[in-house]
Amino acid sequence: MVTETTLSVADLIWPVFVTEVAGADVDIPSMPGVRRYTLDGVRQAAERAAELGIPAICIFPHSDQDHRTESCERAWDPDNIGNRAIRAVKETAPDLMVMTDIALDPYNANGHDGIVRGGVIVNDETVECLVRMALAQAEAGADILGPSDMMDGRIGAIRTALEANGHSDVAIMSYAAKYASGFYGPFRDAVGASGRLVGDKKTYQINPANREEALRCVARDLSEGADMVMVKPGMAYLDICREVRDRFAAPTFAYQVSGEYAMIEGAIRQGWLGREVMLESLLAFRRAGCDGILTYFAPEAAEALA
Ligand SMILES: NCc1[nH]cc(CCC(=O)O)c1CC(=O)O
Repeated sequence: MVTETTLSVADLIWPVFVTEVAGADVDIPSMPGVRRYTLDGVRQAAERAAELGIPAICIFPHSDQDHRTESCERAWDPDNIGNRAIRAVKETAPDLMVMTDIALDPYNANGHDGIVRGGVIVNDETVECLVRMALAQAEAGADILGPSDMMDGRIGAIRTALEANGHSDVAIMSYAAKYASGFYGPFRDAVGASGRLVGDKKTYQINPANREEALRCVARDLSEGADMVMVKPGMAYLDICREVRDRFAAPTFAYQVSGEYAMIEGAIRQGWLGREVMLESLLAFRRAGCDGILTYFAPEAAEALA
């Protein structure tokens, strides 16, 4: 009677890794219980998500070495592994929403989200690439595009291109408040970017010390046409979630990122914490004002909530 917030399967988005590399569909050691899938594996994951009532799956590609170049042209190839996975999910489970990641890192030789020239990220040229990438994903059938690159001006450019190309129904969930975080470490293992990243992402992701900057980024992305905004990472940034929700009253999501998953799942497997912390951690996002959560726990949480 006195419970103030609820958590339901309808609040969950499940991030999945898909590989085109033969033999790379294996468990990710730094994310116990999470694996990379082949295209067939992604189809099975989509079926499972649909059966469990999870509303959306988010595709993260692990591409072949040969498909990672300085100019990143594979990122907007209709037949890259990410776009093939989008089509595979839509064929298997048409009502399951597919979300994507827009950033050049899976196809970039140096692991960065943008084009690098002389050791510097070139913003506007990157935005042109991201627009091509977005259109290819929309063509493949994506329902929600997730620009995670943190370049300036990309939301407006992507929105304009979607409208101009007959994709006005495709939604944008902007990674608006994305921090330069150490909690992404296991993810970079999963997508094969760990050994590759030259330098860090601090020139385009937000300083963890900053709150006002995150709010400015959210305001900017909403004004450029983002339909939903995200705070990332999640648990160490619940203050930002609450503030974004209260200040903008826009659909607000949090990403419980790979490092958060690793901490919780690792401690559970060690016997240091009980399984109940999994749902407790997800409920905390709801209490902080989030409408939904991207979490690697999605299928397990869906089962626990059923
Ligand atoms: N732009 C790529 C991207 N999209 C989502 C994550 C992290 C997700 C996670 O840690 O679970 C990252 C990594 C990064 O910015 O380096």
